[in-house]
Amino acid sequence: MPTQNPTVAISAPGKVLLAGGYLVLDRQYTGLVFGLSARINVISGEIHTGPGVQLNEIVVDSPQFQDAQWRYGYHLAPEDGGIKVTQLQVGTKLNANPFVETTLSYALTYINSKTAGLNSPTTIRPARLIILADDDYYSNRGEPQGRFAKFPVALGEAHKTGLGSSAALVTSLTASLLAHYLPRGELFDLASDSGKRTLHNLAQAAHCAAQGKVGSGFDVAAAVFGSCLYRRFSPQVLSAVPEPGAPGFSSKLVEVVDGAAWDVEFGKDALGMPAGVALRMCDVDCGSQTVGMVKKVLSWRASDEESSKKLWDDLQSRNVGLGEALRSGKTEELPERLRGVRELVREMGQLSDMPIEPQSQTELLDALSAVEGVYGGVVPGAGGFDALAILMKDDAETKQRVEEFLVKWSQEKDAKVKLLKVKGEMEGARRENLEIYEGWI
Ligand SMILES: Nc1ncnc2c1ncn2[C@@H]1O[C@H](COP(=O)(O)OP(=O)(O)O)[C@@H](O)[C@H]1O
Ligand SMILES: C[C@@](O)(CCOP(=O)(O)OP(=O)(O)O)CC(=O)O
Repeated sequence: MPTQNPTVAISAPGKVLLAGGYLVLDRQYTGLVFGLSARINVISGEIHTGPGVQLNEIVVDSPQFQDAQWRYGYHLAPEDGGIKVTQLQVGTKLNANPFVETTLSYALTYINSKTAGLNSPTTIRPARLIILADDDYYSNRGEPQGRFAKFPVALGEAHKTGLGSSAALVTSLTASLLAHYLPRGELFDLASDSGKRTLHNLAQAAHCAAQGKVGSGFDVAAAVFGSCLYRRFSPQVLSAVPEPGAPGFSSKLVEVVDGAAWDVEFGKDALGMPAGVALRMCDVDCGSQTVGMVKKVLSWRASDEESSKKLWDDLQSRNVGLGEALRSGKTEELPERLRGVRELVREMGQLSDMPIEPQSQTELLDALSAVEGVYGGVVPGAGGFDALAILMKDDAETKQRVEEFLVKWSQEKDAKVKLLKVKGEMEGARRENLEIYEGWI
């Protein structure tokens, strides 16, 4: 009798790159990466085959959204191609979720390969996976049902606030599958350093494959490790991984994930948040296309090596100074340090002709910085119109002042700005008790 695989739940935090946007793409520079209290949870449990569920089937539900079920068949591909999943048609339309699909192929291939010597590959039994995201990932108004909200839209219509849903999802999905199928602990233990490394490498590989590009990976680092001073891995680490199902995928994936070539640095102790200070996010509900911005900023950088190098170096030292002030609790330095970082970020925007800190965000940040109890803020990550990050006193009075200010601002400027519930948080991916999912699983 095969023993049952346990029902497990793992959550991973969202991210904000407080300082180091664009710089962190280059290993010579670092980024101040914070995890956020908004998490994406994935619960993995067994499912019994029978009418409606096939022998080799994985059913994935995201019950907060309309039409959000994806079903996959899986098989062992020939020539060491690993476990390949294929989406099954549900209803009339095939609604793809590339992040889920790629992560399933990556994680199941790794699991199958690691257990091949121990059990037969068919130990990958059918499963049902449930995705639950904290509501701050989306600007849409949801109907709360316990801890999570039900949204009146399909996932594709949800307005993202920019907290890094795909990285948190890929990370929690990977960890949940590892913990579900490798329950004995010796092959995967999320609480250990080596377990976190395995999770990071596997999630990073799957996330890059799903998004079709190798970014700096700070979002996956935040999802796994939480807040850290991040130095990226060399992108070549991932260059030779074939497509899932292609010959050699399985061995190459295991070699990459378990290999020593990852020269990434997480600097957990190099970053902190002073007691009494909260990192909060202010949603502006417009969103921006950062992909085009990254290309243009990098092409300006290449076209003017001399001035861009000076700017990158100066900004790096201001970013490090900001991180140092946070780590050592020098809150009195924060307003000036934040202003200093913003000044050079605006210069980067002017020189590359990209709206990294657009005028409307400049006005809002300046006005917010003048609210009592607010140290200041930045346009995080690639900038543009994503949610702003602000550092403020962590007390109810400051929160109320900021909220009142944003209501007034929204009326005066005919804008939709609001303080999100999320706060910066140090902890990365973790196991959760099933009780928090009451009513959803
Ligand atoms: N709650 C969810 N349920 C299922 N899939 C999700 C969920 N949230 C995000 N995703 C996946 O992640 C994708 C969004 O990723 P992306 O556009 O890179 O945004 P982000 O910047 O938030 O990571 C979605 O199209 C979907 O594939
Ligand atoms: C430019 C960048 O350094 C930072 C982008 O940070 P964002 O937080 O803006 O990212 P997205 O959520 O993917 O839009 C690119 C990178 O580091 O990969």
